Amino acid sequence: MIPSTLIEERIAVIETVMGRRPPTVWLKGGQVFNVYTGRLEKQDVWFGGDRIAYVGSREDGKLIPGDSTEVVDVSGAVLIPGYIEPHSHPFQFYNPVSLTEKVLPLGTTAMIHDNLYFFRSLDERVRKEWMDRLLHSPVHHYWWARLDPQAHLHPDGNPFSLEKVSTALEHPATLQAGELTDWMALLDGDPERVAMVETAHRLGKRVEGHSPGASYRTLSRLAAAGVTGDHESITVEEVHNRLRLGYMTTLRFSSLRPDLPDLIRGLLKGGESVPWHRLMMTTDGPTPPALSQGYVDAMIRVALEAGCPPEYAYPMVTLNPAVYYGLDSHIGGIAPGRSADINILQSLEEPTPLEVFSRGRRVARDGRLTVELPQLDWNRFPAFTSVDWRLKPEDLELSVKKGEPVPVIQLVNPVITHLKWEEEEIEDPTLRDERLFVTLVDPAGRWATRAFLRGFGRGVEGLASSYNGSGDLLVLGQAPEAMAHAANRVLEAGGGIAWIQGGKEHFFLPLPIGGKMSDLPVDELVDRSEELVRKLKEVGHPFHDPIYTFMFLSSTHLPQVRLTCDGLMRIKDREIVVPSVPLT
Ligand SMILES: Nc1ncnc2[nH]cnc12
Repeated sequence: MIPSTLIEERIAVIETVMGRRPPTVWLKGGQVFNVYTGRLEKQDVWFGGDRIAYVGSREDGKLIPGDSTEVVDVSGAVLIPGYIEPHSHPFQFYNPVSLTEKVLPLGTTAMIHDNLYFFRSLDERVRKEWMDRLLHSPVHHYWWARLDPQAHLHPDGNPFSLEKVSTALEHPATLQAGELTDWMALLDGDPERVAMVETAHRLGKRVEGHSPGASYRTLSRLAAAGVTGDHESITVEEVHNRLRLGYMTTLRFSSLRPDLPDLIRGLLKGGESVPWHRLMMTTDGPTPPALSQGYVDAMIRVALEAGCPPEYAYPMVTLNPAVYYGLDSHIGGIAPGRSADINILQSLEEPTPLEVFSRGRRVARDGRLTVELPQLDWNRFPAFTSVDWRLKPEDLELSVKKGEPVPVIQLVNPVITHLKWEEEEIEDPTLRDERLFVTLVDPAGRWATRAFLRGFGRGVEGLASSYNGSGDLLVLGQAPEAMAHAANRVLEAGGGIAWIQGGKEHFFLPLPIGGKMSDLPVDELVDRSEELVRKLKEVGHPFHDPIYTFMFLSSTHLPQVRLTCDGLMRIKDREIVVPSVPLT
């Protein structure tokens, strides 16, 4: 059954264009950037409720403003469709609502989100209720349906059954399956995984890959297995491989991998013609510090500065994702019948909007929201732990036998690790200082997986984070006392990041929403996260995006070794090289 609100919305536009109802808004005197033709044209835009009723001259349209019509003089300004972020991870300390509050004034009016932790943690009824609620908010919130947990979970805590994933795929706000971090299961022909992909296709939805570094042959096999898009290219050749194989290809400008400008420059000077209409751009879950630069608006600026002509840059975040996801009759362009999502820009060179309209209403002006956004009751999100218990220092220390080598996770960059085996005793104090204990602990206190960590920083005494890929408690440091102190601080707070140094609290950020997300406004999170990064740099942390290191040390989609509930896992063959130990 079609919801009656949709019928009413459509009738409102019909009544407006037929002159039987006055337009609700008249954007007068601006230049419309037409994403369908690539041209800038002087045209007025009229809204009939939530939708665009007419684009053109008043005389041609025979539209008559009424007393209730809001007339907005946009002379000299450029009108662009609201931006679409096709690949959002809305849980990098922020949550989907706080992220919306930050990015809507920056012109993003539609987002396609990762459902990962919402699927893993939320009861199906609550998840559906929230998806329904957010779909009709001033930002169009769409979702992906993950097919695997991207972490090694106990089978009893793993909700990724065909039945549950199919239910997630069926929701009207779900636009794709993926991202497929466990793509090997698909290529192995696992019938459940194949059935999930086929369910997506049968429902007319897309399948997002996750294939960093994949060869032409692997990409080709994945396309044969049903994958339709991918956002992992880091070289121009990888972009071309994906395009040739029919993938919708997304260029990335994330805090972790800001590849976009090099990719654009490489595409422009490559000599081959660029099928721009098959490209999109994503910020791919920026950690909070990156949000001080902006969001999709900042990414467009980077593309323009790298030489991408505006007639290609803007469609990559408007029309192209809308067409790919089958939404172009609804969003992605300024044309009659589309949702009235419009950014008012000073010029095409300045993508951060002066004013934002969404669903026919002004929602932001001069970088500030002018409407209230729907909130979610975060008390309904399951707590980080439901058990009252505390860690002891000896729970965190790797017990080693004399003369036996010890396992060391060496960070190669913020997310890639190597496994090394080292002497238990280290004479060189500098080397000793840089080797930290690292332990993944069950939030219910049943097990711990212990190893050493190198490449994180020097002399960190005790740091604990409930923000990590498996949803356990990650604890690292040199001093088991301080590690237990930090871990217990996080357990007491019901989630967060705690750092104990010199016996004192050096940093603490509460993450009360499932141990991963905060309810603070994003601008405050930017400050707090910058403080964390600065303090890590002070102890010699060498990489640019340490927040992702917390996230990925227990995520099993990346090489070479990860902490899991069963023990330290070598990813290549899923071998447990050091088993977990029970906690008493
Ligand atoms: N695969 C992933 N999972 C969670 N957050 C991410 N940010 C970028 N890639 C991600």
